[in-house]
Amino acid sequence: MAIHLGANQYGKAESRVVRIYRDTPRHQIRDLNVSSALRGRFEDAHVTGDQRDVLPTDTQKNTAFAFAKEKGVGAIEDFALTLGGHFLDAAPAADGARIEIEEYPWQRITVDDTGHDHSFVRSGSGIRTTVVNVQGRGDDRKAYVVSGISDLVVLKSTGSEFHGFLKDRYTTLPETNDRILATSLVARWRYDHTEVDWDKSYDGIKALLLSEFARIHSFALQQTLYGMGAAVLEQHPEVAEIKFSAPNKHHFLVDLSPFEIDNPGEVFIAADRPYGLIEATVVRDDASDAGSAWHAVPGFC
Ligand SMILES: O=c1[nH]c(=O)c2[nH]c(=O)[nH]c2[nH]1
Repeated sequence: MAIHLGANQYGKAESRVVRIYRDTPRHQIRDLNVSSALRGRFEDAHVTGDQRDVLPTDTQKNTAFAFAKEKGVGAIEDFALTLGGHFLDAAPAADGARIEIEEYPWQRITVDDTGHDHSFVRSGSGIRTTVVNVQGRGDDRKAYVVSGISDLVVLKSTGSEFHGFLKDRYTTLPETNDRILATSLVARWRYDHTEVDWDKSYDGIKALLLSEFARIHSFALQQTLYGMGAAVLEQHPEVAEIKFSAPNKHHFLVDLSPFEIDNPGEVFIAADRPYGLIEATVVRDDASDAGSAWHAVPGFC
């Protein structure tokens, strides 16, 4: 029987790196979840058990913590690019490194109208993400950056319709011209290049996604997502394409008629499952080649 090793990668998943900057009494916090993975010529490690080419996952984890101290964190995209380049240099058998970082946002606690120096509260408006793929050596080195936001929970209490859809004998959904539209948005956008002011770009795209969600009168979540994506591509030339994964968090009007109570769009039951799952990519006609940018990014069509 002829068998061989197929696609493989290995690394340390979800190192929770918390970096406090305490050079002054006004501390700063960065709270990251860092995952690294190497891929390349690792047949021996699997087939014969010879580990001479394997930079241990434990070392990868240590490097993330050491770099957080020695180099600082900076924008998560820069931190990921630095780690990815380092791992490729440190492990000669690796052809590619994939670094994924999530950043959990903290805000200062307000005391007497002032942000406290060293007390923070987790803020609930989305988790910033990046997936960086670095590959090649020397002049052939290429880096692909896909950044995004997850857990961005948004809701419109009106301004959303859904009607005119295909019907067959199993269709029971009533048409509506006034419903709640809610989702926990995951968006990931691929940068065209790496000469980007990462923080400025992230802040701008996040603000735009929110304002477009509010502004667009929705005829379906599909149309809302497309409009949000088109706005990002129109206003952010550094972005080549953007992908969305959006659960349609259904809110059903509660029937209060058994109690002879009218319910004109005021009391809903929030269903947690099942949910519609709407996924879409909005892409420039002349977008650059995606290369390995989307390598092992699960859940995106
Ligand atoms: O925005 C929506 N898109 C759909 O495809 C769909 N399907 C459904 O039952 N409700 C909705 N809502």
